Amino acid sequence: MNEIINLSNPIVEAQPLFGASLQELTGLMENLGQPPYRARQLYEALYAQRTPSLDQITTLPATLRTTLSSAGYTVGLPELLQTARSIDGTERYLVRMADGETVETVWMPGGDGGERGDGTQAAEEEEHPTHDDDDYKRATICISSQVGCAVNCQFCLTAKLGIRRNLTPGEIAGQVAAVLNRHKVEVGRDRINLVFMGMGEPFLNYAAFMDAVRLLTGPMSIPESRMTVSTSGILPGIQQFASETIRPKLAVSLNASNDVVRESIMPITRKWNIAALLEAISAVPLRPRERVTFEYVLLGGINDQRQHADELIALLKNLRAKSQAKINLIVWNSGPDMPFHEPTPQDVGIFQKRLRDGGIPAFIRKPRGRDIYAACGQLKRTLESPPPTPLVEIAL
Ligand SMILES: C[S@@+](CC[C@H](N)C(=O)[O-])C[C@H]1O[C@@H](n2cnc3c(N)ncnc32)[C@H](O)[C@@H]1O
Ligand code: SF4
Repeated sequence: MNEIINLSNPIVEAQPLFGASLQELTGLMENLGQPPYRARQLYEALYAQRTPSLDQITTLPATLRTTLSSAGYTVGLPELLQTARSIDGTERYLVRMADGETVETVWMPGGDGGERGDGTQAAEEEEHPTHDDDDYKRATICISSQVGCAVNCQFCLTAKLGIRRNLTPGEIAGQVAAVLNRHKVEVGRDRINLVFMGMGEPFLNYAAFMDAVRLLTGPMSIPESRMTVSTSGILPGIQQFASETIRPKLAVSLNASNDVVRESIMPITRKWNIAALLEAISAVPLRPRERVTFEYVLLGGINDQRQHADELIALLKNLRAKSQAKINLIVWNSGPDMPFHEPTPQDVGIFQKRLRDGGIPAFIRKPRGRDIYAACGQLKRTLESPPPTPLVEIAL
């Protein structure tokens, strides 16, 4: 049975500190006539300890905490308003920002039967089996980067919202902090993967997304090697990403083997076609053992036939970094009033085998949280509902 838990608290209008850089906090402390080490203490409390409220930051004197709160400052972590729990352990949260906008964030616990939260890890496990200590907790958090999305992919429920606004760095990294706090995760002891694959297009909110990555890898201590960002193929974003020294792994939503099919399901192809995309991707310098992931949502009868697999093999063989590319096949997760249908399991198997026989590593990504609409491309349903009140059930 799905379980709905209400986590609501009254909204407090305030100035969130979470998301501020050390430099910004130093400036704030200077304005308050405080020495710079107070900024460092606040920085540690916000990001390393993930302290949820100013009252609890006991490294700061009580008078300073009072001064900060009377000036309207709060820690300002996004609030987990509601959670829906799937039969597979996945949790989907409705997360409220300080201005009342909401996004969705997903927690996928791993470690059961080889599944590692996101399918990417499962795919890697299939290739390089590892046996971790049973006590070693691991999970993947799927993070949103925008409220809604402007890209308008025809198969994605998030697209139906349109774009409402970009998230700030604090709101992006804050989703992670709020979820880690909920699960009492100790970064360092527990293995946490992050995927920027929730609502929105991270590369259309590039600066905030990368600032969030810097908070997550820096004071929050989550290794960049455990992070993957997925883009629908925003060319200038990929080009900028190529020059980053600290960055997540790259996944690109290819979803079609030729421009005609891609344009029909991802209109953004008119702006940047597959050839331009592959060229930009091949210019991203890869680290040792790193591979670019191509995501490929299988839509029954549209892009899942043998000729599509053959076209894909040809495309990726021409990619300069071909030995460092892999494909994650994602069976389309259905949504209401959408003109698509799932591929048959037989077609999925044939498609994967054909890619593999053609020399392309291809993995079938296990869907997580489908029953609660938490799987890829399904994040939107609760946003359509009126603002949650205590114990409102999410329509499933
Ligand atoms: C929701 S998007 C977010 C990241 C980014 N905007 C992108 O498109 O890559 C993450 C992945 O979900 C896939 N996706 C979208 N809608 C889907 C659906 N209904 N079923 C399965 N996968 C879907 C996208 O193709 C993409 O690979
Ligand atoms: S698949 Fe990604 S880019 Fe396309 S509409 Fe959905 S969230 Fe936006």
